[in-house]
Amino acid sequence: MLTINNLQKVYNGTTVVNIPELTITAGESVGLVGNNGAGKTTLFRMILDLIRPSKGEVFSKGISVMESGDWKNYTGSYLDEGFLIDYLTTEEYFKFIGDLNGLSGGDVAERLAPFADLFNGEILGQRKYIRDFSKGNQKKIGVAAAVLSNPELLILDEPFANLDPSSQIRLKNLLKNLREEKQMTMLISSHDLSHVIDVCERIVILEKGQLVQDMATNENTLRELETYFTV
Ligand SMILES: Nc1ncnc2c1ncn2[C@@H]1O[C@H](COP(=O)(O)OP(=O)(O)OP(=O)(O)O)[C@@H](O)[C@H]1O
Repeated sequence: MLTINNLQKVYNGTTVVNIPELTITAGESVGLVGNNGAGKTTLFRMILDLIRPSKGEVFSKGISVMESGDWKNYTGSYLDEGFLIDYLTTEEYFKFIGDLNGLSGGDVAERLAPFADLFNGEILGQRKYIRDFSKGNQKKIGVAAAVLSNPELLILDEPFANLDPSSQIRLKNLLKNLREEKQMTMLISSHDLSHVIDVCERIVILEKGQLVQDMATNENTLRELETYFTV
C-alpha cells in the first residue's frame, strides 16, 4: 500500500526525517511512536504530499504521491485542525465531505452512526461552528471526517491527544472495529503507548528522524516500549 524509499527531510541543515526504507502492506495497522520532535508529523506530511521531501519518495500503491493525486481517492487523514473548515457547522462539514465522495445525506448519517458513542451528544445538532468546539471535540470531528469516505488507507496524527479517557477508549474500539471489519490499512502516531498497541499490529519507533525499531505487537510490546522510553 505504502512504500518509502530513501526519504529525507532537512530543515536548516538538520535532517529531521531519514528513512531508507519502510513498507506498509494493505490491511496492516502500523503505530508510529517517538518522542517530541522525532519527525512523525513531518513523515505524515510527506506521505500526504503536504511538504516535499529533500530527497527520496513516497509511493502509494506503487505511484509517487508527488506525481499523481490518485491516492487521494482512497486515503483518509487527519493531522490537525488545519484539516477542518472553521466557518462550517459540523453538519455542513460532514455534508461537504459526503458530497466530495458522492454520498447521500443518508449515507453520511449511516457512516457516522458508529461514532455516536464517541460524539457523546456533543458533536451533532449543536448549531455551532467548528471553530467554537473544544480541541478534543474538533479532533473527533476530524477523525470522523477522515473515516467518512471509508478509505482504504487511514492516517491519523495523535488521535488520542486532547481526548478524555472515555473518549480515548471509545476511539480505540472504533479504530479496532474499522481494522477488523473493513481491513482498513492504518498509520497512526501516538504518545499513548497502550492505546496504540491495542489498535496496531505493528509498531515503528522513530528517533531523531530515524526508524530505530520495527516490531510486531504481542503481549510484551508495552513493557518493551516502556523500557525503551525510560531514560
Ligand atoms: N517547517 C519547519 N521548519 C523547521 N523545522 C521544522 C519544521 N517542521 C518541523 N520541524 C522540525 O522537525 C523536527 C520534527 O518535527 P515533527 O513535528 O515532525 O516531530 P513529531 O515527532 O511530530 O513531534 P511531536 O511528538 O512533538 O508532535 C523538529 O525538530 C521540528 O522542530
